[in-house]
Amino acid sequence: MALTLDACTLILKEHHLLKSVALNGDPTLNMTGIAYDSRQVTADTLFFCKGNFRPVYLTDAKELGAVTYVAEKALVEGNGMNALIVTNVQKAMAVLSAAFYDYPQDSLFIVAYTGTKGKTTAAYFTQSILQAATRQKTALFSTIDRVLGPKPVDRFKSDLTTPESLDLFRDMRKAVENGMTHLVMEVSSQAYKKNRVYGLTFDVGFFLNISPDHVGPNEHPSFEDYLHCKLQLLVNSRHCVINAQTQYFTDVYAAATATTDAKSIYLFAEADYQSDQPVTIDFRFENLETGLAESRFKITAASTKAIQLGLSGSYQLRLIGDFNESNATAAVIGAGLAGADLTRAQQGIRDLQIPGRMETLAVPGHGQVYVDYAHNYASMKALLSFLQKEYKQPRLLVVVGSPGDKGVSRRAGFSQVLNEYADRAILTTDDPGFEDPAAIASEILAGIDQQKVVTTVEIDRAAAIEQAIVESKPGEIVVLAAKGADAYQKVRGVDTPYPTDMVIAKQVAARLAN
Ligand SMILES: CC(=O)N[C@H]1[C@@H](OP(=O)(O)OP(=O)(O)OC[C@H]2O[C@@H](n3ccc(=O)[nH]c3=O)[C@H](O)[C@@H]2O)O[C@H](CO)[C@@H](O)[C@@H]1O[C@H](C)C(=O)N[C@@H](C)C(=O)N[C@H](CCC(=O)O)C(=O)O
Ligand SMILES: Nc1ncnc2c1ncn2[C@@H]1O[C@H](COP(=O)(O)OP(=O)(O)OP(=O)(O)O)[C@@H](O)[C@H]1O
Repeated sequence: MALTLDACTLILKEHHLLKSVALNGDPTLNMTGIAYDSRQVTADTLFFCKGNFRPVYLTDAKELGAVTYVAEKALVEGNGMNALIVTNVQKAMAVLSAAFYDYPQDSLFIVAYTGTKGKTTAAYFTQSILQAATRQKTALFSTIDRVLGPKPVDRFKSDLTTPESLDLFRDMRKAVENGMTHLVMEVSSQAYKKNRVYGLTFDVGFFLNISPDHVGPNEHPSFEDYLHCKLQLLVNSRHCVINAQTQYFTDVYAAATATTDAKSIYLFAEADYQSDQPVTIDFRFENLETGLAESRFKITAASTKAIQLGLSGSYQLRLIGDFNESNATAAVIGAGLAGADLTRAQQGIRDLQIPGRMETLAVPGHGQVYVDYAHNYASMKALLSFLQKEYKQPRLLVVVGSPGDKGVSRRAGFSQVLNEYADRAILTTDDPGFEDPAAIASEILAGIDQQKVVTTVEIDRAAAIEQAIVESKPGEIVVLAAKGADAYQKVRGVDTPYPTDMVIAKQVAARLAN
């Protein structure tokens, strides 16, 4: 992989991003490296100065062999290098990375998900179906992990839901080199805010839902900005699939129709949902039966274009939860548009389990434990209302904490949802970052009606889990919420190892059994 300065100049001009060029050497020299982090620089590298960049990083990059830098203003530390001064460095990084890695997206059928909740679940379901349909040639870029091929070395933990553009195109190229033909990925609102997917057109783009979240100093300035960023996925997709029950449906549908013909837009909803908009629902889904270990539901194609995909039928899931039937319906449609048939779809979702989503453990003599990644009002409501319904109003004990440095609105959301559904809450630590976890817990506590929800604070998460399980009685439900399968606590910029909620729950269960 390589790129010349001449090529960079041309591409940046084409995209109207170039402000000025300072030349220091041969413009036809091939740059064989590309990086936005000085610690990754090798000889003849094209280097991007982005984000909370410190000029000393450019000095480091130059020493290590960077020959050209891209920035929004000229930097004296770059004297002696080629300089490409651009109007937007994130956009420049996206278009130049795509070119450097020779447009790997052209060799992949890409299914992309956005939504406040359900992206990871739907992406996992879709990849599972497509792996069978494509003979193991489907890559996955998810919040949990990135899968670029069949070997263990091609699977690793993700740091971001949607990677920086440079990493995205690099990993797409690796996936193509590994023989992948399809890619399922999550697209966060930050990805659009920070131009990580700038210039990409997706084959299928999904809008699952939207609820208040991700508004704060390090994320979106307002809900409107959050919604706007999410809508961009539909504007940039060849086929759009929309949950007709999403909030802001009118805006969402308008974003899809802005660039996509109605015949390439698919809507799905529950069987009895009546839209107040003049639209046709293409797919309907309906629960048939829910047990503690699995659920059965039915998908029915309800329009001519939907019938053509041949996906109507009954499906089983081990990942219970009515919200997961919605996620699975989305995945079946996505996989169908990518070429999968009914049998592959049924098989692909049936046995799938996803780390930290609806993991369950029976503790003899005590309650049933659920570990789930629900970490805002909407997802906790979906989870707790489902458990209340299925277990017929059990006593609900919830262990939960809220992160520091981001998602501040989640704290009030937790107070509200606990007031609405829980009988007992133990507030604890969850990725406090640079904040004091006790102060975060106090904020949640302040909004709780303690006449209704008996609430205590235990900052040590393992101790909080132990308390809840020991206290629970048979027939009661213990929910260990918001951390999923995270094996760390983010504390003051350091990922501090943490055994995971389920490991701790199992340890407690083992102690209680002895
Ligand atoms: C707001 C945002 O998008 N931040 C991301 C961004 O930060 P940044 O560009 O300011 O980078 P930085 O780490 O402050 O450093 C500045 C630059 O100096 C470079 N550097 C740094 C040190 C050094 O020695 N040399 C050097 O060159 C860095 O590589 C970087 O390019 O680029 C970094 C990678 O280069 C990301 O880690 C970081 O994500 C932060 C940590 C983050 O948590 N972002 C969250 C909000 C996020 O994006 N979340 C969404 C999911 C949420 C949603 O659904 O919306 C996601 O997609 O994951
Ligand atoms: N369709 C849905 N509607 C409401 N809540 C959901 C839905 N799907 C999943 N959830 C809840 O949200 C949690 C997170 O689900 P998932 O990881 O699939 O979503 P995500 O969009 O990837 O989330 P995040 O952006 O926070 O990583 C689940 O553990 C579950 O409690």
